[in-house]
Amino acid sequence: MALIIGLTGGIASGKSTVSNMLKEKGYTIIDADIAARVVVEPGQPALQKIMNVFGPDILTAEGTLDRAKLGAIVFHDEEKRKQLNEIVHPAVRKWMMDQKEEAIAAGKKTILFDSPLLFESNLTWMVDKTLLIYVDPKTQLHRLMARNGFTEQEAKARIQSQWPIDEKKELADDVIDNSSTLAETERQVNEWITRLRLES
Ligand SMILES: CC(C)(COP(=O)(O)OP(=O)(O)OC[C@H]1O[C@@H](n2cnc3c(N)ncnc32)[C@H](O)[C@@H]1O)[C@@H](O)C(=O)NCCC(=O)NCCS
Ligand SMILES: Nc1ncnc2c1ncn2[C@@H]1O[C@H](COP(=O)(O)OP(=O)(O)OP(=O)(O)O)[C@@H](O)[C@H]1O
Repeated sequence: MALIIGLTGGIASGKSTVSNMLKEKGYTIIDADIAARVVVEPGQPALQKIMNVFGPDILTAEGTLDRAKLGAIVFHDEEKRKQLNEIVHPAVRKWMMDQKEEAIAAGKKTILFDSPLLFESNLTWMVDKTLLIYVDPKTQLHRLMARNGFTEQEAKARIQSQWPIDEKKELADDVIDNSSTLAETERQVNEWITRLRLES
């Protein structure tokens, strides 16, 4: 029996950073952000549905989704974000479940879903346990602005489109605090692996 763990957090809290540490140790990560890109590739039904709602201008000249343009709309408009989620999320869930079945068939013992919206989207039924990658809100804002080159207003719009990370902290089974150095985070990751006796 494989153990399925939901790895979640807030935007720029360090989910990819911790996922990469776990990947290097041989664990299997299934990434919802990657799923959300695959399911809107040209020719996919979700892309056509996005065009129907947001208009043909939401595509680039090459016919791919203009992510910057769509982001500028949906992170400032809750209704539009809900419409986008309703199109993309079912396809994301299916892609992740298919990947999970493949990993189980390959004999993997621990499978992590890296999913920023695990709590918001009520997806905890898909996992046996949850791990929250926490960052204090001030550091989160600074890291998001630095990584994406966002203004404070743009970064706050994205952070506010998710549940507050302090609320998620209360809901998670385990928490890794990524507010400090990468070395300190790796120490907590190792401790967590040992405590749960995770096999890859
Ligand atoms: C709006 C889009 C085009 C912006 O693309 P962009 O390349 O700028 O961002 P990217 O996809 O890499 O997401 C970065 C982070 O933003 C946050 N985020 C993305 N979508 C959402 C959303 N619908 N609600 C809240 N936060 C979100 C997550 O923390 C994610 O890790 C894209 O995020 C998207 O299609 N979102 C809808 C699908 C979705 O919910 N993805 C999240 C995982 S299922
Ligand atoms: N402990 C740390 N110290 C310094 N910088 C860090 C640390 N952890 C992460 N970062 C940086 O913070 C930014 C956000 O981290 P990361 O991309 O891992 O977050 P994420 O939760 O995966 O983000 P998203 O929700 O957008 O997918 C990145 O630029 C990363 O290099």
